[in-house]
Amino acid sequence: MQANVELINVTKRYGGGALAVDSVSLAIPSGSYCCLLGPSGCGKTSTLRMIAGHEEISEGDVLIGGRNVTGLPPVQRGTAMMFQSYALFPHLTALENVAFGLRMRGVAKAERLRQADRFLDLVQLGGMASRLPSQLSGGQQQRVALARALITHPKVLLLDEPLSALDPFLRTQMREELKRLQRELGITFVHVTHGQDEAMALSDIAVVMQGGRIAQAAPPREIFEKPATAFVARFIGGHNVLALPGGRFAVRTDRCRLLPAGQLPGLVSAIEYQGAAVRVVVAANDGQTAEALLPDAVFHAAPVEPGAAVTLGWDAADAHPLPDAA
Ligand SMILES: Nc1ncnc2c1ncn2[C@@H]1O[C@H](COP(=O)(O)OP(=O)(O)OP(=O)(O)O)[C@@H](O)[C@H]1O
Repeated sequence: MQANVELINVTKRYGGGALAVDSVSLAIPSGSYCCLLGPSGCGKTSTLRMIAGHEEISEGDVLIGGRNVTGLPPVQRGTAMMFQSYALFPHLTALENVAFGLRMRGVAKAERLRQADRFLDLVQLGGMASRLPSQLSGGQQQRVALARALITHPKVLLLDEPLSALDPFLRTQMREELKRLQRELGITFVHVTHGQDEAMALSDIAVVMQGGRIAQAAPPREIFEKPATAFVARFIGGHNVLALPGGRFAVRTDRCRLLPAGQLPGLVSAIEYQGAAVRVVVAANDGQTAEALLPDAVFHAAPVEPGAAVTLGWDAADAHPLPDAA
């Protein structure tokens, strides 16, 4: 079972009048993976909590599967939420923690445990049913929390920074796991993250938020290729935002080269070795800063040192025009 999620002019004003979410409209297709991303305080968590029903909506409507759920309590929305802190019960085993998801729904104990066993298998923790949370690693605790959310058969799973407490290696592993589960189960995932990489890797639709509004909502490749504003280009990274003759442009750093006759002359201010690529930062003579991400072989064929006079260049077709404001 899956459902689409629709936000129509959704606004959140907290006590004191602070506007956290400002008339946001968004359509998340059924069975898709949607990431909400943006800097701290941009309104991601408030938006997620309004979809879940954990936060009252000041104005506007939330529809799930075409049904207006704006005034409904969380359990009647067909959603489940997985939190940043896994909030497992320390005195219950992994199996009992997962089964707890069904206890609130009045399912008999034997049936709860039987289903919990199946969901522990689904998150690849079959052998750890009798362990307490303190006997599990952070990544394993998180899988238990995921199974506990999924056991209620939600149509929409809401995830609030589920990977932020993990180390980089586990994060990548768990990211793959989330994507696999979402594909297998076919339900709609809405996932809040600070991480551009995470959103790129996971989303069918990525929603970049800024100051309580949506700056851009699109498949990640479209956002990377055609950032709607300078804010989006800077936030997702990998772009130079430059004032050039003809206006403001975003130019991907991996499309920039050090050329004999490029567009932006200046001095190399920093060089950073990144393994497969080398990042060369140029302080342009006109006061702007820009960088080129050069494949390591390209850099090492003609290496430069900090302080060297260079010219940064790119194909005209790689300069993506941006609106002047924002
Ligand atoms: N309970 C609250 N009362 C008052 N203001 C709040 C409350 N919760 C959030 N805010 C404010 O609303 C704005 C949006 O907060 P929100 O938590 O939705 O942002 P966020 O993008 O999820 O941030 P973060 O990434 O730091 O979690 C912020 O300015 C925040 O200070």
